[in-house]
Parts: sequence; structure tokens; C-alpha cells
Amino acid sequence: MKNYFITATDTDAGKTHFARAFIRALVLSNQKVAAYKPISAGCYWQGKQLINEDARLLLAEVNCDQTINQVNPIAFEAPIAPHIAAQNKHIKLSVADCVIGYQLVEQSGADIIVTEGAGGWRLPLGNNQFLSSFAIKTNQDVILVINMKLGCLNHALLTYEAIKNDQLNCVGWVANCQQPMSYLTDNINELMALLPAPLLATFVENESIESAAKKINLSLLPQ
Ligand SMILES: Nc1ncnc2c1ncn2[C@@H]1O[C@H](COP(=O)(O)OP(=O)(O)OP(=O)(O)O)[C@@H](O)[C@H]1O
Ligand SMILES: C[C@H](N)[C@H](N)CCCCCC(=O)O
Ligand SMILES: [Mg+2]
Repeated sequence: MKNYFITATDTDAGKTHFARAFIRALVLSNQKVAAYKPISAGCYWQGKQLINEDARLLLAEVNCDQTINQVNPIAFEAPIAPHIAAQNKHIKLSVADCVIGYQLVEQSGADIIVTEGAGGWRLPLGNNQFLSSFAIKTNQDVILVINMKLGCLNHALLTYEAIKNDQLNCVGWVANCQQPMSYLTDNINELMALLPAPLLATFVENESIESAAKKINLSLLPQ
């Protein structure tokens, strides 16, 4: 079984966009894929259930029998830092609970589990715990989505360094071009020179999931 943890330079950088395309590409290459979004903040009510849009979109791509609750067991309505949303509800977030949810996803019989983080790499859970510790505990291969905008070089390099210091492999990165950027090619070239991991795909503005999936070079991932 393989597992990938999708992180990013920031919130709204394109983690879900990439994860949807990645799952689609893996399913097209005949893998059994499950998704996991341990913690979400920013949800809507459907009847008595809180639904996170990321989890709904990921669930729509997988080919294992999963429920939305299995994909996203911990959900908060407010679109704020999850540890604050949890505090407001008198709930304690923990790495251990994220691992328990992951173990349930493992029972889906997937060859590959794709986990989407929340925010960036060092997302606080409160009580001095971080979502990155969940990725460490479950020994995930990390994929870094970079929102190509001014300032991303520093964010990308620091994130890469943190992943490496946490002794995990950043197995690839994605250039997500959501908005026009001056000297885009030069910025991508600088990242190619400085990040010791392969560029898996470059997504353009308004890239469809179908098109994005075709661009991901799965052969660059460790076999
Ligand atoms: N290359 C792209 N082409 C088209 N739409 C994009 C692209 N990248 C991101 N988006 C859109 O931008 C928004 C933010 O992207 P996305 O939701 O993937 O970010 P995220 O990192 O998952 O954010 P969060 O931290 O909230 O989970 C979404 O509406 C998404 O559909
Ligand atoms: C609401 C947002 N879209 C995400 N779900 C949560 C992002 C938390 C970021 C926390 C931080 O690092 O400041
Ligand atoms: Mg997301």
C-alpha cells in the first residue's frame, strides 16, 4: 500500500485541485484509490450532517467504497484555523484521532491512500500538536502544491526544508498557476533548480480536472 500526503505553500493553494486530478490519474492507471481529509474547517449543513466540499470532491473521484464521514471524520462549519474551530466547540484535536481515521480508510482495501492536509505543512492542532505529525506517524510520501505567486519561492523552500527535517520524503511538487505571475517561467526554473524533488505537473489558470489529470507525470514518483 502506498500513501501520499498533499500539502501546500498555503491554504487555497490548490491541494484539493491537485488531489482530485491525482486521484483521477491513479484510477485511470488501474489503481484502487481511497481519499482522506482528516480535518476540515469550512463546511455546510446537509440535513444533520456537516459536509466539507473538499471531502465531497475527493469522494467523487475515488474507486473504493467510502462514505463522506470516512473521508472526512472531523469537520467544523467555520472557515477558520481548525484548532480555533475545535476550541469553540470544546473539542480537542489530536494526531492520534487523525491516525484512527486513517486506519479506517486503510480497511477500504485501497492500493493507494491520498490524504489532503489543511492549510500548509505545519498546521497547528492545538495543545502543541501539528498535522505534520500525522503524516510522520503514518510515514507518508509528501507532494507539495505551490501556488505560483510572488512570495511562493520562500514559502516553497521553507516547506520543503520542514518536510525534510521531519524526515519525510517530498516526492514531488506541482506548479499551480492560478493567477497571472510576472516571470512565471523564471520562477518555475528557480524552483526546479532549488527543490531536490521532481516537478510532477504545471497547471494553468482554470485547468479542468480532466486536463490536470493528464498532465501529472506519475512515472516520476518512487515506484
Ligand atoms: N489551476 C487551477 N485551475 C482552476 N481552478 C483552480 C486551480 N487551482 C485552484 N483552483 C481553484 O481555486 C480554489 C482554491 O483551490 P483549492 O480548493 O484546491 O485549494 P486548497 O489548497 O485545497 O485549499 P484549502 O486549504 O481550503 O483546502 C478552488 O476553488 C479551486 O477549484
Ligand atoms: C478555512 C481554510 N480554507 C482551511 N480549511 C483552513 C486553513 C487553516 C490555516 C491555518 C494557518 O496556518 O493559519
Ligand atoms: Mg482543499
